[in-house]
Amino acid sequence: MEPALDVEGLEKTYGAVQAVRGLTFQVAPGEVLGLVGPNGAGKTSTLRCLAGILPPSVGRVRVAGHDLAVGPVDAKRALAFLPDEPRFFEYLTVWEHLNFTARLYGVEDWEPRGRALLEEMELTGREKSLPGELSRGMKQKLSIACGFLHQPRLILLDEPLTGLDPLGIRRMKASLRRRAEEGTALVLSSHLLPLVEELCHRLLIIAGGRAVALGTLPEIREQLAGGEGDGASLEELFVRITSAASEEPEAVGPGPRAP
Ligand SMILES: Nc1ncnc2c1ncn2[C@@H]1O[C@H](COP(=O)(O)OP(=O)(O)OP(=O)(O)O)[C@@H](O)[C@H]1O
Repeated sequence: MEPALDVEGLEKTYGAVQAVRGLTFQVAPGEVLGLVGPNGAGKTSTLRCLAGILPPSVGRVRVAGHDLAVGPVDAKRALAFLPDEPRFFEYLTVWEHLNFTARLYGVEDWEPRGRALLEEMELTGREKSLPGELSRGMKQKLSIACGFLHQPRLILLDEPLTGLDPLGIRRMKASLRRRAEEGTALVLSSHLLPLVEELCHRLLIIAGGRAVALGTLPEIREQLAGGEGDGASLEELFVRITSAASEEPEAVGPGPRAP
């Protein structure tokens, strides 16, 4: 099956700062990949390169078979990027944002889907609200509703639960799980390790821009030498792997390994 996301040798440098150093991984349709790493590890830079917002310095990104550098429009049509701090048009209402998104992505007959998404995101009744009248959590939900509208093959999420209340968190997890069950690939970056552990099929742990572990949680446990990882929670593994990586920046802990 063609991967929803295929990343090969991705690197991103900002002047003298090497934020992402040679990431190679794939995400299958219906798979949820968790992207975790300490502050400054390169997660947001990676997501922005995958979304086509930042050009990679080196490497190739293919979304649903479309090379982002060669066919950026087709690649971008197949994905949605949901940043942790979404930006909106100040003078467009909630409904107008959905309308605008539908036109941008050429979604025909978008209105029933738009209504269903507002219902799913508990925004029914806020159709005429302007972004300035929405709470932080509501803005997050509007961004997600807009992102889901064109039924992307790949959804990239940066801290998707920011600002959501406990019920909102539960509903959002169910929404993300449902998208994955329907065949959408998800890449989810978060510092909330219990969320990552609960939702993600595989994990990509990065430190200093490098992949230091890639696989399912049991596979990553196994990668830790001498069964050290036996029974360890993701939090324990995260601390061990990323501190080993920061102590030995050029010869990091377990090498990334696809299952
Ligand atoms: N626009 C930029 N110009 C210069 N350096 C940048 C820029 N954006 C990020 N960086 C640097 O790149 C590195 C990776 O940053 P990035 O934001 O990708 O990390 P992150 O893993 O998302 O961090 P956090 O968990 O704190 O959000 C950091 O050293 C950061 O200072």
